[in-house]
Amino acid sequence: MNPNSMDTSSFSIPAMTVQLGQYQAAVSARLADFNARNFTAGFWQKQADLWVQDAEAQQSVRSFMGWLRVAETMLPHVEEIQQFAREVRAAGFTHVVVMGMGGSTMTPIVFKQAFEKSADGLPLLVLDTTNPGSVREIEEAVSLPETLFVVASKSGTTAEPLAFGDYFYARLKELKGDKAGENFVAITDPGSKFVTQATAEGYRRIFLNFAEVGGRFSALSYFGLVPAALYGIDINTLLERAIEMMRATGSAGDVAHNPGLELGVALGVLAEQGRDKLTLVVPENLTDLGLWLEQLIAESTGKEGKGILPVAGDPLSGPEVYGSDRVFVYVGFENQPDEENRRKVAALEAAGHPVITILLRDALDLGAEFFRWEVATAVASAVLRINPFDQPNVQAAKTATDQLMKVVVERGALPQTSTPALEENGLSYYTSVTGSNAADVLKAFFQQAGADNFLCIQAYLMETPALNTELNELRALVQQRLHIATASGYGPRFLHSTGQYHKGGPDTGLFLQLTTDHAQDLPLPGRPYTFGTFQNAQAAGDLEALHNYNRRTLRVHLGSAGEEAGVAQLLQDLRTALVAE
Ligand SMILES: O=P(O)(O)OC[C@H]1O[C@H](O)[C@H](O)[C@@H](O)[C@@H]1O
Repeated sequence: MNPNSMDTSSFSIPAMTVQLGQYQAAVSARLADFNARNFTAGFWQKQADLWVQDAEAQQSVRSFMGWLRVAETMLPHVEEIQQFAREVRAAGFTHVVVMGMGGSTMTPIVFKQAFEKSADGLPLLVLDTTNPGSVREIEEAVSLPETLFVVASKSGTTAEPLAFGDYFYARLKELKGDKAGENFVAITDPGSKFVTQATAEGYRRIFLNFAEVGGRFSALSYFGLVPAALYGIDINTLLERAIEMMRATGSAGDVAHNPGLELGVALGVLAEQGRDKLTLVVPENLTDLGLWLEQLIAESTGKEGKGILPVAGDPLSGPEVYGSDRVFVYVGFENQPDEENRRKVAALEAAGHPVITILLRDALDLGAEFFRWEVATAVASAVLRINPFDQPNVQAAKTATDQLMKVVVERGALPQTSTPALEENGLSYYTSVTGSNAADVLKAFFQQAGADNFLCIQAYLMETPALNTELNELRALVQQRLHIATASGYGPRFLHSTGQYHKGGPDTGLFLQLTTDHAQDLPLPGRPYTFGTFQNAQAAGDLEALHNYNRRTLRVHLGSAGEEAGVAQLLQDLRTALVAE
């Protein structure tokens, strides 16, 4: 047996192989230390001093550890959820739209891509952006009277899901009058204000989630399971696989090898040694797992100037373009060759980069993986000595956005932004660096990049395949020319995810924010503003928050250029700016 292969023989869980090369000794030593301190037993007993020492923080840690046994808690609820799914189908619904942010929608996004819809499942769409074009796209893709809208918000106070719910409720009201509520389902925490609203509006069903389960640890609760059952996924097996992983990580007593502990210690120690960019490599049908992992890892670990940056969707290249800030994690399927990715990962391993490989037997193993990664993230946070269960810096952007929205309500528009450093070809550049043309501004901005830095594209635009292709080209260009990691996210989705790391993690990011004028905006019923203004306020609020943390930013307002044409222009100027040496 390979000495680095973990002994998973007694548990039926996906195989994991860890090749750490020169880092193996340090990781093994830390693992021995954790085991000597009975970390696994303390973990299952919710011993908060494994993370933080302050009494108040310890109380908070304990109060967010309900996820440890949520798979077991949910098993008796499988029949209730499946019965609900049957009722929905019997009532003639043809589509399901899940609406929410961050942890409340990440899991359905993963499911939708990783599983083929089963014969008795309903097509699933997810709305997690305030972009007016995306909202309209969803509206046009479904027949409203035959669509079930699932409003998912743990706190019940998040601005976006409430706006989505209000928007579609008003549309249904026009069509069905007082019966509009039949098309709505809520998933939220008991006692949230949203429960009162959903009750008053006659929602078909309100699923009260279990308290003490934070958003990014809620995959195996109602938040993941209700959409999964509606889509026709076998949630019973999903939970059983998760429970098997629970046992492997010590839920039922001592284990020789705890796969969550071993993964978490490896990631934590690697991060301490500068390998803090967890670069995910996955086959096509698991790319959205990257979104889920981004939220879990970045929001849990990216604080107090520390953290692990999950890098999803970075173009996979040869060893020569990567610095010593990477650990590569390949998650794929046992029976899927995925040859190109695996060949490249093997080359990276041969070149001395640490590589972790996880092979799923089928998509139902995601149940097990969600749990493995939750444990590993909590463990890596213990290595880094931070509280994995809070997100203190997410609030900074929300507060700045709220202030801006107050101005919108009072004055009817967002306040004027500062003067651009440059305007060229319809694009406006807002940044502290200067240049006499766009290529010069871009050059000056990227000249700030150090070896362990990363580019983060924050696109407050409508996600389309064409735009995704352009943004990938942009990432590839930066990677090839500057040899730094690149991340990319659509706003406001990433605000509830990697946004925590951007402000709370190490100051290594170069932030490229892309905004637009929203030529085709959409009003929000009952509010004196549009979706487009809301999205722009979120961009402006986050930019302000990034500045308050002294982050290096470049905002490119695409203005009237149009989103794809504007980014194409930016790409062209960037090619000039980053000429090969
Ligand atoms: O489910 P909700 O309460 O609406 O929260 C949705 C998201 O909002 C916040 O921004 C948190 O940072 C996320 O962790 C959370 O998942």
